[in-house]
Amino acid sequence: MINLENIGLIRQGKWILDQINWQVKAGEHWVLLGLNGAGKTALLHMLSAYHFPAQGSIEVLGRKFGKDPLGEELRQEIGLVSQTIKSRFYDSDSAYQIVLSGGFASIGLYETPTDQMRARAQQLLKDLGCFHYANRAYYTLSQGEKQRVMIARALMGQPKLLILDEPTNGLDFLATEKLLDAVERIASRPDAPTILYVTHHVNEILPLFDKILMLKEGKVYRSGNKDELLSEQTLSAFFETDIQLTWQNNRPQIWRK
Ligand SMILES: Nc1ncnc2c1ncn2[C@@H]1O[C@H](COP(=O)(O)OP(=O)(O)OP(=O)(O)O)[C@@H](O)[C@H]1O
Repeated sequence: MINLENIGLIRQGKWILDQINWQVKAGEHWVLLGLNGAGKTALLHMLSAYHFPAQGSIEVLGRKFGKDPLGEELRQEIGLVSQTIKSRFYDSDSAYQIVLSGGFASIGLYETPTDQMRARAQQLLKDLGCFHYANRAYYTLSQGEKQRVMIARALMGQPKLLILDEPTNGLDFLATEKLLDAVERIASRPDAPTILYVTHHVNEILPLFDKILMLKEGKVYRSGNKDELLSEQTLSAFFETDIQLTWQNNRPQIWRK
């Protein structure tokens, strides 16, 4: 699904991604873990062809950068939920209209939706727990409600890859948990996309995630199986502070010792 070999990305004379090697196979679900400024967003935006690497080779969903058509064609197959990529819709649109518009990635927002698209949008609103406010204007929704609408929208085009870039930013504890419930429901669907979940909160690593990419200062610190990487020793070295790790309902919790 994703194959990065020796990737480097330069911004303003600085390598913000350097020697990144990373392979993602279909059916895997990954967490990208890193502190502020680690390069997580830059990496995700590169996968969606918003950035082009200065070095290395990159292949996403069978498309080789520099060889195959990218841009909108690739983005149609990727559901990207990121606060830094502005979507094309109006705040006065209802949650339902915004989800529905996710089915028109290439041909414009206000084409006539098919009955099948309407049914899919409604089902997604139900799955994401947004159905009861489907007809409310987007701008009247809380941050947590908005995020779940954006995830439903990203799923409209039946993406093979769903990228969630710090989706719990600005959400309170309960809104975070509801969003995580929604992510679990998505992963359990028969047509579930591969999920890349970006966070700096270790306690958001749900049981469904089996792989972790640890990014630090633009480089891969470690990548591989969650069970191997989530240890006090590895996390302490990664965060450069003594970490205590406990597990609650198969979810990790960390504290500074
Ligand atoms: N256009 C740019 N010009 C210069 N530096 C940039 C640019 N874009 C990103 N950077 C720098 O690259 C580094 C990685 O940024 P990035 O946004 O990918 O980090 P992040 O891991 O997503 O961080 P956060 O968790 O804070 O969102 C940061 O030091 C950032 O300042």
